[in-house]
Amino acid sequence: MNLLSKLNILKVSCAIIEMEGKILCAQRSEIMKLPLKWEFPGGKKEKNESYKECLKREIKEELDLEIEIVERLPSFTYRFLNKERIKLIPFRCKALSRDINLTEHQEIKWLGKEQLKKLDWAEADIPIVNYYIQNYK
Ligand SMILES: Nc1nc2c([nH]c(=O)n2[C@H]2C[C@H](O)[C@@H](COP(=O)(O)OP(=O)(O)OP(=O)(O)O)O2)c(=O)[nH]1
Repeated sequence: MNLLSKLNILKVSCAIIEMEGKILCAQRSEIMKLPLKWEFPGGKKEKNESYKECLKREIKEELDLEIEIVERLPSFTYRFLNKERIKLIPFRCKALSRDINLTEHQEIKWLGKEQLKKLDWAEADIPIVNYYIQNYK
């Protein structure tokens, strides 16, 4: 992969937020890209921030929630049909409160690991879901 193609990859931090053995899954709204698909909340990294700073900012914006980041998991790059590529950088996180106010998503569900596969995930998230199922709890 050359430098130019690396620069063109959209970098997206996302949070696997755990509480009492459940994981927070978020459904994109009808008006977002990838409408009604399930994802791990997060968003695009801005130039002057780290992946972790990006994640804390996005989770505050989208869920009105403070998180503690536990560890970074392996990232996966996905190529859409239109050739756009995103690199999803997942982090295991703890929620620092139970209060969540959704500002963008349609719905959230707290699911156990064994229930994760039931959701209609955004394609780019499927390797992360599989990695998590195989390696955690
Ligand atoms: N946050 C997040 N985004 C994901 C996931 N899976 C996945 O394909 N995406 C895509 C959707 C978006 O195109 C992009 C993240 O962008 P974003 O959340 O910052 O912005 P957005 O949906 O408002 O998109 P945009 O209109 O600003 O381009 O990554 C995921 O698990 N979490």
